[in-house]
Amino acid sequence: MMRASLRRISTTRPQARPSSAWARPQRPHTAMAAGAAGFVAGALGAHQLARSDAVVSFDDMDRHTKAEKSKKLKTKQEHPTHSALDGGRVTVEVDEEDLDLMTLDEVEASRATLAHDGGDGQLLCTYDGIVYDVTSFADAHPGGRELLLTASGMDLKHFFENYTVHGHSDKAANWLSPLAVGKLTPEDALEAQRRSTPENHVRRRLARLRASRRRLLAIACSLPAAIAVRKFISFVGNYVSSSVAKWLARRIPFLTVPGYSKGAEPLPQGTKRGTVAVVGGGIAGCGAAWMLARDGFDVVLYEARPATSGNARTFDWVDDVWRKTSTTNVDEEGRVKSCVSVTAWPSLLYKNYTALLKHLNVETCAMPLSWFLNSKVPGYEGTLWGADPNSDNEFNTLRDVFRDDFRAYERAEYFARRCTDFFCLAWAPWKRGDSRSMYTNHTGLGLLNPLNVVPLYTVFRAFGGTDAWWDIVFTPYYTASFLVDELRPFPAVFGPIIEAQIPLNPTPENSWHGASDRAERDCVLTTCVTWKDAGAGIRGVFAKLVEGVDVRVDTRVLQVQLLEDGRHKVVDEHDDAIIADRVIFACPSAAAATMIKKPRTYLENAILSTVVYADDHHPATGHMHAVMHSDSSVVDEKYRAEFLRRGSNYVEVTQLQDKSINIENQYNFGVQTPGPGVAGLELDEKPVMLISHALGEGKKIDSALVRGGGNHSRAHPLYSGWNVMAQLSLRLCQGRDGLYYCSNWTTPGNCHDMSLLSGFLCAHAIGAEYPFPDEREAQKDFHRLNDLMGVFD
Ligand code: HEM
Repeated sequence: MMRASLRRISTTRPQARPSSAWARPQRPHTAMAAGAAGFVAGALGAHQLARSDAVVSFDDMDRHTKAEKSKKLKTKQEHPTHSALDGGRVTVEVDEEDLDLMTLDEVEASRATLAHDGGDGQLLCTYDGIVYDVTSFADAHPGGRELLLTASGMDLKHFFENYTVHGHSDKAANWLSPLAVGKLTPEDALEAQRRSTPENHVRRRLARLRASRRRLLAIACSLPAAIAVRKFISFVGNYVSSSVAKWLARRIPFLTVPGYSKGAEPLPQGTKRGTVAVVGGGIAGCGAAWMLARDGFDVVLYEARPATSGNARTFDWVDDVWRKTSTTNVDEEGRVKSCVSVTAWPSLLYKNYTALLKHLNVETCAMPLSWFLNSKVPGYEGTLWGADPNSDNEFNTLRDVFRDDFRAYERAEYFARRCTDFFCLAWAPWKRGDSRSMYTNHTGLGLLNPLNVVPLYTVFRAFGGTDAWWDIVFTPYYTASFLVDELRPFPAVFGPIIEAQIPLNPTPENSWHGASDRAERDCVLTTCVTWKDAGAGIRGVFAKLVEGVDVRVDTRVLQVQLLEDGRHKVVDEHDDAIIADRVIFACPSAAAATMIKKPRTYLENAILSTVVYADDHHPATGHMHAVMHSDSSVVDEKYRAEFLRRGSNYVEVTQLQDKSINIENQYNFGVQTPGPGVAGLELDEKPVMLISHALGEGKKIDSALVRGGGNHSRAHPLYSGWNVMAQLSLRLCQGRDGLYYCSNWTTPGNCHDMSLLSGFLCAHAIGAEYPFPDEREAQKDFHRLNDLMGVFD
């Protein structure tokens, strides 16, 4: 029975769908800047808000956000069920009459027939009791073939709930509908859902990653030789003959030599400079587009979401209570415009972003941030004002509880700093004048630093630190910043960088001591700044970056085909196509891999499939999901007033019934948002605007105070030695056949400045000039990141 049934399925396998299957009824197609209007394209129905005229917008926001969403968001398994929520659920229309009954064993057995890396096995999944054969869809899946394979033989409910992008349109449902090949009994349908747990998903994802990592390791091992050959050919090109260098470069099939390999040369100078397609409208894509457009290139920028801005999401909202009491403090439309993802940065380290803001005339102001950690874990109770080194006040008891660990961490961090300084030649006389930079770690000999791949956790443990401190202090403290709660692989080389920005052991150098008319303690905070008007500031930056660019929002690129003349046909979901001389992928790695259609993509496939994102480890945790609200009761009553007055992040650490640790974050945007009408307010008068991740057991948010929600899947690459290895290896593909890669996963961190610079590097390799030649320190960072990414010679 099983064999017969499987054979039947393989004969009825549907053909790949034409690209028109992606078409949407409307496509906003702006020929100029997306503009501020693009950022407020609300995804949330007004009925979900407390006020009917209230505006809440958060691009990529879950349309179905309700209070239920925030009920149980935990580091472990429990997560919100969207089945009870309207709007975001994937509903597939299938005529069950024509479908044969199948057993769950048959579906699961199909996994064995699936040759993961090719072959003609079947990829079967279930959803709502229907069995789908999605084999033909794997290579077209925007989330990548690899992610889809983790679902083989499983039920899709879990995946659709945790990767909420599927519920934002009918696209996933439209794809599935014709792929139905069988149905399950109601009992089997339930059992399929029960077995498809986040743990099973993570186990499979990591198993698949292990397989790709073997390939990556082999590639990374060849790097020193590859770099030496590249240097040799560049030397020949610079000092002997460029045509000889070209001839050599084109004879080495698996190596890209910037400037000489096919497609990796800059486009010619002149009035008609060529067309560049940029896929992805985050800071990397917009930065690249800006540089290219100002240098005379024709640039088409594609953004799959309704607006540019990428991970730097924005949020507009009305707070009823605040509006009633502070009627003068609203903008003309009665909204507080806020940034939510990129809220503040250390300008001393973000040199290029700072130079960009200066260039675009966007004003900034000081934004000292202060993290408050509240541990309720039995035996380790205590609190910590993160940037406050004093252990003799009521708010810093965790420094006493973990006295030895803080010392061990100090030693580990000091060791990492000295080791990194050694490899980066910080001791050399010619380097002494350099100002502090977060990019030096990877320059020159820095690439040989073993701490690029040795985890900070390992160094900390070697210095006598305990797991308890790591889990209760370190991880929660930085989860708030990186939205990643898997920090054990965090490479030690980054330890000094984060300590310089968000210190656990504050010193006069890494803490803010600017003038403050607030409490004395407020003077000991981070050295961050933000836009003077947070709402308009961030929108203004993105709008200005894409002036003169053909921006196509709501447009997913489906294919980038290499043509015989070396140019590319870029086909989008609306069946439009352009011919581009160069393509820059400023999007998640798997999305790029799916789009590239050209022969011999082994290298690209191996590297692009190895990048690890936060959701590969914790697809169901609350850190993937955000709830925006103004219910301050979620913050411990004892510390509430103090936190709302001056804290930027409240992190509560609790032990769950199953003994696992839950890390709950509250971002206090009342403090962090100097938006219209809010900028001038005293801290305690600012509206309560919280963003919650992973609420602890038993906590609830008042549904009337929920303003919206968002999802971060594929937004945060993991900080790990493996990702660093992928980043280093990526140089072998940069520019290959005219294709470039930038954005957060191509750099060593989730950082606005790094992503922006990665876009600049690609634009420069194509022929655009570096935009801030007078900013010497910023320019040094530009070259330092190029040392890591190897985009141009
Ligand atoms: C057969 C089942 C699936 C179908 C039909 C499907 C379909 C889709 C579609 C149509 C999109 C684009 C949505 C848009 O542009 O609005 C998408 C994106 C995505 N999917 Fe799936 N998907 C499936 C399974 C999965 C699974 C199992 C995972 C995760 C393990 C996943 C992860 C993602 C991610 C991360 C994206 C976003 C990619 C990006 O924007 O870069 N999908 N999927």
